[in-house]
Amino acid sequence: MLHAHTVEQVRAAEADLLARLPEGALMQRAAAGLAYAVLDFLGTAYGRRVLLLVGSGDNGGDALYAGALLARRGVQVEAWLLSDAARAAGVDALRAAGGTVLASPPIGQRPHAPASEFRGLVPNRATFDVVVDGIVGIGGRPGLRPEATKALEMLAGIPVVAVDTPSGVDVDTGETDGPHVVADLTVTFGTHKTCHLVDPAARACGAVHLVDIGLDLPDAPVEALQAADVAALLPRPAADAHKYTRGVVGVRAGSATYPGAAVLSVSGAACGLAGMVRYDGDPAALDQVRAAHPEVVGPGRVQAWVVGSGSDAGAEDAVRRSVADDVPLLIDADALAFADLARGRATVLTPHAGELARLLDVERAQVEARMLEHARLAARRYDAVVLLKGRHTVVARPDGQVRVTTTGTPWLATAGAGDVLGGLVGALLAAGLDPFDAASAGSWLHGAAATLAAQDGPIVASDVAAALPVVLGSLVGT
Ligand SMILES: NC(=O)C1=CN([C@@H]2O[C@H](COP(=O)(O)OP(=O)(O)OC[C@H]3O[C@@H](n4cnc5c(N)ncnc54)[C@H](O)[C@@H]3O)[C@@H](O)[C@H]2O)[C@@H](O)CC1
Ligand SMILES: [K+]
Repeated sequence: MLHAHTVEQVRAAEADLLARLPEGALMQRAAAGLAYAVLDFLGTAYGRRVLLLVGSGDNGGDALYAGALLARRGVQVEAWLLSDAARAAGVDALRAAGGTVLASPPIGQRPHAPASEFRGLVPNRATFDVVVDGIVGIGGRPGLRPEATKALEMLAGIPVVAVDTPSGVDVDTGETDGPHVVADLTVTFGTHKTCHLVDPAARACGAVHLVDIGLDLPDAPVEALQAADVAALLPRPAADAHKYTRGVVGVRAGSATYPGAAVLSVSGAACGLAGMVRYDGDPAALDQVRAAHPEVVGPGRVQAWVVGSGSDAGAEDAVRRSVADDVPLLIDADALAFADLARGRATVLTPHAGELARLLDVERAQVEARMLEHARLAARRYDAVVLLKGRHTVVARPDGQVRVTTTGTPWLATAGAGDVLGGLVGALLAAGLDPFDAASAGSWLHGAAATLAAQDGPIVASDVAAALPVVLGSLVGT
């Protein structure tokens, strides 16, 4: 499991460790990890040129000490101090190692002047191989001051390695309300933070590299399943299993207008994780479902229902009939408008940002800007697990616990992919997983299958379903 802790949790763990370590030891651990990650990024030390952007706090301190280590390894290191209060001991260490401090351009006096006016004041900017963002870390308020914004504009196009977090993002929420760094690599310490997982901030991190500094941390409110976690959650048939003990998943989705939604939902449900799939949707789609999945049977008792896209009237009726069965429910697409009817049942809701906006009566842009807040709000309000689809899908439980999906590919943004996901999560519910595990594991598998399928080029939704057996095979063998 990958864990993302809050700033408050990190601070407490850090205080605990600081009390037991010699002064400066923790920062040296962070700086060493950062320096090695930068070296790795550069490929080689000799002939390379690195610019440190240094703020007033310990984040800048990490950058300066890492800069000193890099300078000792032969990298040409220059520091641009964005604050008069930059850590003096760090500056001394950098100088002692052969690094230099740039005379900072006088941006503070004319913060609104265009970056081009200052560009000539940073010597040979084009020859920097990497900019290290040590402006702010977990102590920063969201947004950047004009000096930092201008510095970044002047250095545009040069790869950026962020120290701990890309400066300017909101560390605990993953929001990006103001200007912020967009990094190619983020080197973080002790544990991940929310901004490394939750979009839009996660998009600004680039690749994320975690350096262990020995923090002793409590449970994290935000986490991300890894392959081994999903493997451990997957249902496996008992030696004496029969199809009913493995769980039966029922699908109520699709319509005469959208028979494909029925076929795709069933293709997710028929991933092999449940013992049987029943189709009880619009009869107009039945022939196509049967043609694609001859193993599918008609209405009857199930251990979980998937209620997805259909005509409006059909969706309400499908939710009502499914709720009456008192089994776990997955509610998607048109049926989300009737999510209220499922209160008191074990329920997973799978909206995209627009659908969640309608559920909460807010603007779609608000949901996209504050995914964590809105997924948690809906989970609490509907007393359901809410799976908010996105590049990094957010799965929230009513008590606020969150899992973020980091598998997937932009190719997954394709019509019908959500239908496959709904069926897959429904199969996991029928097999007995609780809604939070079913939703987060299903989302992980869906993303992994899409990534696998997209290795051969662009994909459509049915390719995702077709790739599921290979992904599942690689996990059940472990
Ligand atoms: N907490 C930990 O466990 C560890 C922290 N370390 C480093 O220490 C960092 C935290 O250091 P600090 O607490 O000193 O905080 P930061 O270095 O993140 O920044 C705080 C300073 O920046 C100023 N500031 C706040 N918002 C700003 C903004 N938007 N623009 C410009 N300046 C702003 C504040 O006045 C304050 O002086 C971590 O991110 C990490 O890099 C590491 O050295 C190792 C361990
Ligand atoms: K930073």
